[in-house]
Amino acid sequence: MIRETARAKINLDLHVLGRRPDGRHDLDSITVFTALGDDMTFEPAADYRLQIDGPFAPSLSPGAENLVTRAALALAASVSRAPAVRIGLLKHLPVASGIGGGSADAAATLRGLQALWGVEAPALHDLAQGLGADVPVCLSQRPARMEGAGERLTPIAAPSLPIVLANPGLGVATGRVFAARRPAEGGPRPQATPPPDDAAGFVRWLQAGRNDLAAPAIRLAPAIADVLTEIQELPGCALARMSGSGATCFGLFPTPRAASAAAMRLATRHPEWWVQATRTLAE
Ligand SMILES: C[C@@](CO)(OP(=O)(O)O)[C@H](O)COP(=O)(O)OP(=O)(O)OC[C@H]1O[C@@H](n2ccc(N)nc2=O)[C@H](O)[C@@H]1O
Ligand SMILES: Nc1ncnc2c1ncn2[C@@H]1O[C@H](COP(=O)(O)OP(=O)(O)O)[C@@H](O)[C@H]1O
Repeated sequence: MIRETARAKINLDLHVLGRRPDGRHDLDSITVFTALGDDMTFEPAADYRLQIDGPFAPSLSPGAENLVTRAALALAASVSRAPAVRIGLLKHLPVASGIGGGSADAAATLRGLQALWGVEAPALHDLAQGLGADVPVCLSQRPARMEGAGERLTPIAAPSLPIVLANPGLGVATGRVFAARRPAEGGPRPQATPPPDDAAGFVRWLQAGRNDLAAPAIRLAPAIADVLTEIQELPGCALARMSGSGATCFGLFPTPRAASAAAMRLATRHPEWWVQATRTLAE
């Protein structure tokens, strides 16, 4: 049996440069992954089966539209095999929440099936891109600067950072958030130099940046503004920001202990929110 962790993707910043002729948007985003993710297993079987369990299983159907199934069928076709596999998905990450759970599951499926079948898909990066803008960066799950519509990736050195994730139980559709963005909400990143690799310097560098999708997401789901304010006010929080197109927001903390205490305080105040303390991975 092959096991994979489909890690949460965090956009530590997200600058929207503008809309392209194809309707998609050019981005410039520092993207990292957390220790926390969905757990996946891959075993040989007579035919294709996807079994979804875990806290967010009820938000998902195992049908043809599931990104795991789409990735499995696309990979099987590209290496001319029958998709004879039983896939287990333990869904820990909230769905449609800006932390790329579906994209991470799709990328983990590509990695898991390549390992199970002992194959290497030709043009894996293109196959990943066809499944979604965030799938290529989720293939390596390493810190990267993501440009274009997600297809241009430059690995970066990033420290491991204690982080708190919070979602008020809202799913916001990525396409709707991009559509709600006003032209003035965007532009190039302000920093002229690359990020320093020590934690304090890295966080200071991030503070100068933005998430250009936060304002349109808040217009669609005003509760996101409350989540950001509450995270910002937690003791030790160095930066509070929304990830991706929301609604999940994060706070960065100086130590794992400060992050755990902050998560506990937030979860006690809002038992209905999804709140997790974890860390971003340096590689
Ligand atoms: C915004 C980001 C930032 O990492 O994250 P999420 O909020 O989804 O986590 C991603 O670019 C999202 O990637 P992903 O979720 O794979 O998006 P896709 O399924 O490819 O696109 C969904 C819809 O969002 C819009 N879209 C997406 C990406 C992009 N660069 N420009 C866009 O305009 C398009 O309307 C598209 O139809
Ligand atoms: N395995 C999956 N996990 C999560 N979402 C999935 C999956 N398969 C399909 N989806 C769909 O993909 C969309 C994006 O989900 P997700 O990647 O979790 O969020 P986001 O793009 O906001 O980071 C959702 O509309 C969801 O219904």
